[in-house]
Amino acid sequence: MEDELKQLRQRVAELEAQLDQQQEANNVPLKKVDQLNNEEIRRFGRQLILPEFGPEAQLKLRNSSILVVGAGGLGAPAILYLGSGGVGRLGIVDHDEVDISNLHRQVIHREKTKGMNKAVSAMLAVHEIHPQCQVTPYPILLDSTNALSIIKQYDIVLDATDNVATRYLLNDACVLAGKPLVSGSALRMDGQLTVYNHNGGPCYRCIHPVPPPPETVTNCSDGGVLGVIPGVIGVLQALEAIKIASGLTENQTSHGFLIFNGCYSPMFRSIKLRGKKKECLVCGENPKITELIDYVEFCGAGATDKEASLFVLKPEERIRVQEYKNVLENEENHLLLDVRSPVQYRICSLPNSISIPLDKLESQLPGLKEKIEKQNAENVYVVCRLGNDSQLAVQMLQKNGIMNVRDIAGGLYKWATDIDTSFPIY
Ligand SMILES: Nc1ncnc2c1ncn2[C@@H]1O[C@H](COP(=O)(O)OP(=O)(O)OP(=O)(O)O)[C@@H](O)[C@H]1O
Ligand SMILES: [Zn+2]
Repeated sequence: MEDELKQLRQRVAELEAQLDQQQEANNVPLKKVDQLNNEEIRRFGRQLILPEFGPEAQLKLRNSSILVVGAGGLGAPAILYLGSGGVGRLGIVDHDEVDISNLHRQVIHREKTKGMNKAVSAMLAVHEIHPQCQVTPYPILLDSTNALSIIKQYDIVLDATDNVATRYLLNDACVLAGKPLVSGSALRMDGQLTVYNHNGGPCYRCIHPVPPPPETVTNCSDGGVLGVIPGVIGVLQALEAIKIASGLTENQTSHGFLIFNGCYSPMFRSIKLRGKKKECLVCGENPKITELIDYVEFCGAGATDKEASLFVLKPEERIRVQEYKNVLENEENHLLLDVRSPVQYRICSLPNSISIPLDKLESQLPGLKEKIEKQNAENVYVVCRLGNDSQLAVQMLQKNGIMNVRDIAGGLYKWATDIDTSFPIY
């Protein structure tokens, strides 16, 4: 086994060196051409015979470079279509690694690339389809220190990220660098699509001058998302980028905002976007923002703290999962209150827990108090998925006179990782 390990380590080192070389080779400006070669004519034949597209548009696409920020739910389909459709150079930025829970929607990744950086995994997928597409992966977190120097190397930018700080960062960087920004978002059953900073149209700040309060922002990991929803929006982002790159939007003066809901009919609605705002801080007549700012401070939340832990309770108001295991083993007379949503409770729950979602807790207090009294429970323990909502629930119960209450730190996730590995994680 030791020999085998040694060989494997050597192979990993070789592959890493190869990848480094490949990345270096890819990190050069796109070499433009003045005509399509025979291989390209054959490969893109179905697009070439389109009267509204033709060889001229395909050649423009071939000579264009597009940066996709985020190789997740939106980026995955967008990158697949851009890479296979004939874009000359693709840049892919993502700091995160492929996780099994990504695969239902981030269709560019594979089980075998689990744990790999997403930008690199996406590059491998594009090269399997169209090896001539020049792909540069950036396995980094895009922020104020690196955004402009990367964006300047590309003609068009796709925002396929999932957080407000990166949205403002990309907007300001695209305005400062003079690049169109194809922006998409998707959550639950809903999606949105807009092209900013293109053909004299508004930028993201013109429409959204102030960021939403961080506590009102939900991401896919908290709110859920049906896999095909970002698929639809990501594909439309690719379409918008292809239209811009191939010159199909040159004379387009009106700017739309597309709203998509996968549940209702009609699924698509388009709203005409307001024009550029004269007083916009970044693209207006007297811009105040002339260089990138601190977007984490501006938005009150960063790109990576989507599952940030809350610390609102004192340590003595919490118990560790190990302590709760002892509670069970000692058959302590207690009540376990699960404050997750009903749908999450239906996925999995601990035995003998009672389910009252956090947002129903206040209205169901009398019933809960009655239960505690009837059972003569010594303690109430509150559990949720990660140990954030459970703290809010404890605070609320304390305020309403229930004092023998503590939460289980780290929630069911910690239970599954530290105590019972057969318990599901979602
Ligand atoms: N500033 C940034 N720099 C680089 N990549 C970013 C940045 N902000 C977001 N991303 C990437 O954008 C992608 C967004 O994908 P998606 O919305 O599907 O979320 P996710 O983080 O993969 O999934 P989940 O929320 O389910 O864990 C992620 O892969 C994330 O790492
Ligand atoms: Zn603006």
